[in-house]
Amino acid sequence: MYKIVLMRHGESTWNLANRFTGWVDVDLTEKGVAEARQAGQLLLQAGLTFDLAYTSVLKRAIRTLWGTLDEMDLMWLPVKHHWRLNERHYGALQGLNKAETAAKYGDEQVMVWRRSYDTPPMPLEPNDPRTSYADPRYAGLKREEIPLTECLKDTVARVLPFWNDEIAPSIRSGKRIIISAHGNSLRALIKMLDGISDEDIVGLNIPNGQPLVYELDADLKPIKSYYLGDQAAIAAAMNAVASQGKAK
Ligand SMILES: O=C(O)[C@@H](CO)OP(=O)(O)O
Repeated sequence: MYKIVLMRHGESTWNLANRFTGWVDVDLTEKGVAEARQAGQLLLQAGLTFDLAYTSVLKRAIRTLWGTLDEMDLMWLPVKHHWRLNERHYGALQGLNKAETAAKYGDEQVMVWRRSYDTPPMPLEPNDPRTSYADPRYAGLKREEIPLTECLKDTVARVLPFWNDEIAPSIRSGKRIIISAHGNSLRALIKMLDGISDEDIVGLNIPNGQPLVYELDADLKPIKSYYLGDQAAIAAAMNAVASQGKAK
């Protein structure tokens, strides 16, 4: 049996401001930093430790990992950063307030943009200065690999190769791993791990900064999964994420 830990980053400045974030590289709030440390405490209490960590190339996930590993006295741990673990690209919605967008376009339309499996938000124009084309962290990518928008299906398509080629072989080799990533890149992974349908994935929301343990069998199929920590607070946090796209 293998045990892995998935964790969404702690609260970011744009989570607090309720803005669509995607590939914009915003930092954690003080609360987010505290959540990262609290996650480290929970992992210690659960008797978990790691040999290797994975994260995205976005600082909210990286700094969360730092806080958690620092709390566990594991700052020496090897860390692999990869753009394939980035948040889903939110296209032209990036930067907009979610409730204001719902007031303008309706709660249902925002729900489709946020959670439908295969309807992406409006893309950025290729000549928009907000694209990631000139960002040095993506210099090794082909232009067509750099998204202008993504639906969850697109995110699944770019997360899974990294799982199959990098993460799964590490787990099979016996490495105990933690993945610090994002709401929608983790929804992509969880959809694959738990075999969740395109319809049911709409209802899955991931709270900030809460370690999610997966126990996997020899074929890396989940035996069980559970959040560490206060279950009522976690359920409330998941509902709060679900409600972020409502006008009121
Ligand atoms: O804005 C985003 O990038 C994500 C995660 O914060 O939001 P949502 O939950 O609306 O997909």
